[in-house]
Amino acid sequence: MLPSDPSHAGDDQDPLQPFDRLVKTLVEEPDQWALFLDIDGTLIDLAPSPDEIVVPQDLPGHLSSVSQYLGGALALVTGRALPYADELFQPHQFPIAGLHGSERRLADGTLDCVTATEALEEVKNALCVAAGRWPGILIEDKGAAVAAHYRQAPERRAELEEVMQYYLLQAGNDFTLQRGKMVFEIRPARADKGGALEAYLTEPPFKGRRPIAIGDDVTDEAMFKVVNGMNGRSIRVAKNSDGTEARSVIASAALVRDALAGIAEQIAQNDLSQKGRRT
Ligand SMILES: O=P(O)(O)OC[C@H]1O[C@H](O[C@H]2O[C@H](CO)[C@@H](O)[C@H](O)[C@H]2O)[C@H](O)[C@@H](O)[C@@H]1O
Repeated sequence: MLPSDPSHAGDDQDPLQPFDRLVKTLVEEPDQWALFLDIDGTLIDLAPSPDEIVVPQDLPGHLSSVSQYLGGALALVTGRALPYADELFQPHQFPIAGLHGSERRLADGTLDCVTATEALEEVKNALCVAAGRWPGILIEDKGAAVAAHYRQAPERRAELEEVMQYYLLQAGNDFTLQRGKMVFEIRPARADKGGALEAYLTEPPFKGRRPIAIGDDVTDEAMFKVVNGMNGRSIRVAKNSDGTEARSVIASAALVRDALAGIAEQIAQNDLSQKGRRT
């Protein structure tokens, strides 16, 4: 058991910590589970700005091993736009729900995407001009969505929220305001992460499996609600279980990566021993 894995809040019936339980479950029952992973703050450590994140070298390969072991039943569910998320894990490609569930690539490669509306393009332009007057506010163009980050100017939070509420009205009824870690986003309202997870579970290879969702932010709560209602496992990356529907917590993105590495290692060992038995 890792000493830095501090809590199993809400998971009282199971004596194992979430880290150990996750590894054991996926290694022993790969046909029964589907894994849904958020990216920022869950797989990758948070950074001062969206483009400063660092993808640990081993992570794409570990995700790929785990995905193959689960028969492809691993999807990334992120607030990032799909092409950006794809680039992070090259050369591997996974089913991805982007823009908080508004767009999806299915396991068979089928795309269900949204395009930016004219009204949203006008909003993006206006926000970029306005941001020129707000030192520290960073506008992220995500295609069919736009984010305004205040990590470098936390004192502007309230003012920025008001401005984003205003621009949400300009964008129109098809959009909603998504709150996140030091960010407000105007994104398509057509689905959330919970809806994306539900949709995957109606399709192969996810269909018939129980979901495990891991995330770190408000937007991931929609996944946790769905997962809890399906006898799945919800895990929030956090120091404690305050303000989350997740049934357990894991302390850091580094521990999530450790769990994936641990699973990948056991898969590799099993492969070797099976090969050894065959020869
Ligand atoms: O659903 P996720 O995969 O967690 O994506 C949520 C948002 O993540 C990014 O913003 C967050 O991470 C940045 C890099 O660490 C950080 O600087 C920012 O403060 C965070 O809010 C991304 O830029 C957004 O587009 C995603 O929606």
